[in-house]
Amino acid sequence: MQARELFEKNKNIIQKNQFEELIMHIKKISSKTFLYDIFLSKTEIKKFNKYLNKIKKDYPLEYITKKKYFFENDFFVNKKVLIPRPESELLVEELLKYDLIKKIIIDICCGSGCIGISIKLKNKNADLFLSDISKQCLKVTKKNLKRFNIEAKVYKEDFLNVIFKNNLTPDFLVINPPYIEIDDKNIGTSTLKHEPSLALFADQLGYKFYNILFADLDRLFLINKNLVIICEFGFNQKEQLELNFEKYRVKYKIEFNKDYSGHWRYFKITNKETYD
Ligand SMILES: C[S@@+](CC[C@H](N)C(=O)[O-])C[C@H]1O[C@@H](n2cnc3c(N)ncnc32)[C@H](O)[C@@H]1O
Repeated sequence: MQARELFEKNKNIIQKNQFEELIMHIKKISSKTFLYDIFLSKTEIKKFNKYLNKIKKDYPLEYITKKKYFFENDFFVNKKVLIPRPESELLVEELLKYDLIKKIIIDICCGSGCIGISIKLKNKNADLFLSDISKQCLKVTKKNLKRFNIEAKVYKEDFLNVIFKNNLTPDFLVINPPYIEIDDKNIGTSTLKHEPSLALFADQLGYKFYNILFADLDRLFLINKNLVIICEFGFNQKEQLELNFEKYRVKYKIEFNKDYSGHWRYFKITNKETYD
């Protein structure tokens, strides 16, 4: 059957771009040119129908095609890692504003490694460390390091322990931690059903990792008084974060930034002494 015919048959179930991605995946091709003229064998149509059934059950296309485009590159993903989100590209952009030559960058809660690796791809002279608590995630991180021929040290550690336990001396911390409240009702069905909950949810109404980070600021800035911390958060968390940060304002500066949709999305913490 021709791809065109297959699309006509299923166009009420699958979006055009999803269909194209699936066909490219099945046929192992990387271009959409003449895609609708391609013929699919019986086995390929069977495969297509199997994937279509998954998509009907909200299974993310990215876990089928095993890739997600993030900051100029296709990253390998599987169901053990969060599918990188476009808003996290802002963390990369923010870090790229700095001179990173010979600087130590730690991507904490690295998941697929998309943030740290994207930074290193633009700054081959920076020293990259990646850390996550999930062994399964780190397998994906390592696969991406290999894919992009990037050198980095990888650790399996609980959040900031990667620094304290291994005596690391970071210049930059970039963090996209889990930050969704455990019984949040607004989370999308596909995410809830299929993405790893370890990557999504955090205790203390979603603020657990920010609370730990704030409480450890003295320890972190003692290691490097010029440290820059860049961290993603949920679009509705700014107000509470400001309250939680209140007592640290004496010594440290926090700047909040929006994403391209106009939602508050990430903050930057620096030492007041160094930058004021
Ligand atoms: C929101 S995802 C971010 C993944 C990736 N950085 C990205 O932006 O696509 C959060 C990640 O934190 C990891 N994680 C959860 N709890 C952790 C902990 N206590 N210490 C370190 N990493 C943790 C999860 O395994 C997951 O990969």
